[in-house]
Amino acid sequence: MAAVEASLPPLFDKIEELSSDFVARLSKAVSIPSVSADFTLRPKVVEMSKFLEKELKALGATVELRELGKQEGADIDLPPIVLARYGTDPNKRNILVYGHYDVQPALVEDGWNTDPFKLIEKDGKLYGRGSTDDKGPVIGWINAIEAHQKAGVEFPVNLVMCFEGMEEYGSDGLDDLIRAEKDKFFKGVDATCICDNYWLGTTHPALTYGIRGCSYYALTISGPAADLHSGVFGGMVSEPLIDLTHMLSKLVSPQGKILIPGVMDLVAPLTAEEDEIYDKIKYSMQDLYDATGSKTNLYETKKESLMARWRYPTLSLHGIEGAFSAPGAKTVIPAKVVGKFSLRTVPDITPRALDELVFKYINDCWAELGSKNKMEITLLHDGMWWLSSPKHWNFEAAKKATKAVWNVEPDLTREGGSIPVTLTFEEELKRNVLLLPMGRGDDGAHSINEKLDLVNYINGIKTLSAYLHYASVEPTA
Ligand SMILES: NCC(=O)N[C@@H](Cc1c[nH]cn1)C(=O)O
Ligand SMILES: [Zn+2]
Ligand SMILES: [Zn+2]
Repeated sequence: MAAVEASLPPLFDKIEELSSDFVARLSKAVSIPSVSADFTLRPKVVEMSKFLEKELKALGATVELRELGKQEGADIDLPPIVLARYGTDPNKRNILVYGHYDVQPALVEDGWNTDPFKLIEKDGKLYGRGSTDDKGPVIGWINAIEAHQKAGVEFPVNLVMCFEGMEEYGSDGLDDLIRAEKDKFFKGVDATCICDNYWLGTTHPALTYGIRGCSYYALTISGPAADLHSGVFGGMVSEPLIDLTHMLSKLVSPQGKILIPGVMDLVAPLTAEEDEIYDKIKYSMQDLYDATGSKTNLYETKKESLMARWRYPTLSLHGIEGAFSAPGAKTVIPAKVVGKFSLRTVPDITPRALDELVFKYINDCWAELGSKNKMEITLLHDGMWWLSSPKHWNFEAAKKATKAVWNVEPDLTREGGSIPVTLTFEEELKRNVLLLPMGRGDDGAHSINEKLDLVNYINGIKTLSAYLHYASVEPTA
């Protein structure tokens, strides 16, 4: 441990010294609009994988861009998975790190103050799509390699890297690749670290041992052969959008109660041990107000709010494809509309059991409505929840790293979002998985004006580096 503590100060100094280079590298990454959900931008997702390949190769890593074939149900190639390795010393631990290089869609018209694909540094914050989710962390691992080289500090582990380009669209192809490569590329992995979530609030670092799953559905309602004039046909035909809004209103109450019978019955009961953890977490209702820029909270207490985010399922309505959404007042009756909604899932909900409840309920509601329109419900993608224990050397290493950089003990948190691959890594590689967040709870991931605080980026690179050092020596017992 003493050797670790001696190697950190020069490394940290070097990271500070290189901070403008590291911002420049993130700026290049953000300038590539690698939006996985937008098929027209697929070449940019591929360009982003090549950018990572170039940066990694320049630092001496071996890199393979693994092609995955066609996207399920679409005539378009999936972006490759970047499989890279830095170091092959048999006497060192093999630490697997995962991140994603695709991003959520972003348009200036959505309300961004600046071009989402131009990294802007303002008031100590780095604004841009992907700054915190997840380009900052992915670039952070690359920066950690460079900092070691330039500081002349020996890299403490063999770094096994897996960066995907479809995380924001269901991680298509990744589970199969992990299964196929568990005894090849991933052979010998000792532990996994995923840097793709956030602190709970804005001041206190966290380590995460649980995430929710996500099952995402499309509800399509179609009727007339083409869009109609509402003055000519309104009142004479059944309108798909009226049917759809009626159906969507049956899914969830404005208070957030899921109205699909049976879903809450699948939720694991609260144990006395779990009941005690919430009050100790460093989070306040003010953190929620700040992160959402509002006081639109559904619950009045921190405990209820955290439980709603961590241990209960939620249902969100995301949007309606085909509905008139431009400015102005077009008097149209849309012919076909697709409502998108998802459920965040928790122990012990399984995707198939949930599908059964969702499909039955939607079909029952539709039958009750008695509409002459056509209805179809489909699952777009799903991913399982994951719940682990932080009592493992992997977490101990991250705790020490957090203490070394931020001078505090991290909170142990669960996460409301989803990273479907987490469970796959744990189950297939049979090794502990740790979530080590870089950004803060108010970063606006998936939202407008996404940012990563500069201090979180730079201290994040220090934390990832220090974690690798502690992980290299942490006793297994
Ligand atoms: N940082 C993780 C993240 O944002 N994950 C996404 C993944 C996703 C997309 N669709 C379903 N899951 C999330 O929304 O949680
Ligand atoms: Zn992410
Ligand atoms: Zn995301």
